[in-house]
Amino acid sequence: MKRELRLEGVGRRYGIHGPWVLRGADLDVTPGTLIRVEGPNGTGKSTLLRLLAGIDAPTEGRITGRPRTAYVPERFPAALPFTASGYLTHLGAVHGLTRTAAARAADEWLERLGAAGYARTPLSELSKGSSQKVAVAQALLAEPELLVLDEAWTGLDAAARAELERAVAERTAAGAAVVFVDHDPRRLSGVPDATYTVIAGSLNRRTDSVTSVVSGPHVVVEAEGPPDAEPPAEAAGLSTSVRRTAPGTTHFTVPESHSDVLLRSLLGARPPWHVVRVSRAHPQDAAESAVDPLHTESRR
Ligand SMILES: Nc1ncnc2c1ncn2[C@@H]1O[C@H](COP(=O)(O)OP(=O)(O)OP(=O)(O)O)[C@@H](O)[C@H]1O
Repeated sequence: MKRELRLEGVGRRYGIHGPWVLRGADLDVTPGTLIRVEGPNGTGKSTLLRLLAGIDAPTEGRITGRPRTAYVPERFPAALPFTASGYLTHLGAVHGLTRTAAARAADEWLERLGAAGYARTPLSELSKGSSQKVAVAQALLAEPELLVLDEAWTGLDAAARAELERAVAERTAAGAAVVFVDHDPRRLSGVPDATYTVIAGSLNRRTDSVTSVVSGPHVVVEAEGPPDAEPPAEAAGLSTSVRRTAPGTTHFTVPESHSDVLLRSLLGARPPWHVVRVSRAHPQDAAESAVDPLHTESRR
């Protein structure tokens, strides 16, 4: 069973007389959800993420229901005495993979992130961007139930940034929770299930979710399945809206970053769905489908 991480009245301060950096934080991290955390610099976002990742403990309050967790820190300790693949294989084994499975997962992730050429390079000799790819790979290789990303896109090239967005979609589709901070407001725009702000040590949920549903590039995937079949659950879960347009024909509106994963889930369904067309969504399509409950079954 997947565990739900829960923060109750969590506070953190550094040193007995230090100021409270975070206070009274309540948060449920439900499996399968994507949560964005935002706020001005220095307000406690990284502090919250370290608590969520389990590498720091609250000064007050409770954290319960720890899932298998992986974390990409804001600053990755790159000067460890390993090659990239040696380090990832070692960490995979720490996460419970056999050495063979860990080595395979390490190679796969380095390949996906465009860093296969650096597999044998010592970590201390990697550029900042390549080192960040290793930081991302170490978090993804053991398929965590909770993935915590603190500015994980920073320093990555465009292809690796897109790959990380795909990996986030894969994790949530697989039922994992993902919590992220990113300075770019366009990052995964329109995708998060919830956005929280940390301002002056206080954690609050943003409620203007309709705006975020319709922002960011979306695509519409038209697919045909058996006439009476429900859309595959994973595909529906990835979509901001699911609309049946004719018997057997369904339009899935999905953030662009999630389209590959959606296509894979449709083609991999049993029986498989046939993808008829993929087109760019017009903003009004996303808006209409997101707010029209008569024609839409929307998760968000
Ligand atoms: N280990 C620590 N020891 C002492 N103070 C700390 C420590 N970590 C964070 N702080 C302080 O806590 C406050 C919040 O820092 P934190 O890094 O959590 O904020 P942030 O919102 O992530 O900032 P940024 O956007 O700049 O990364 C800051 O005043 C920071 O100096």
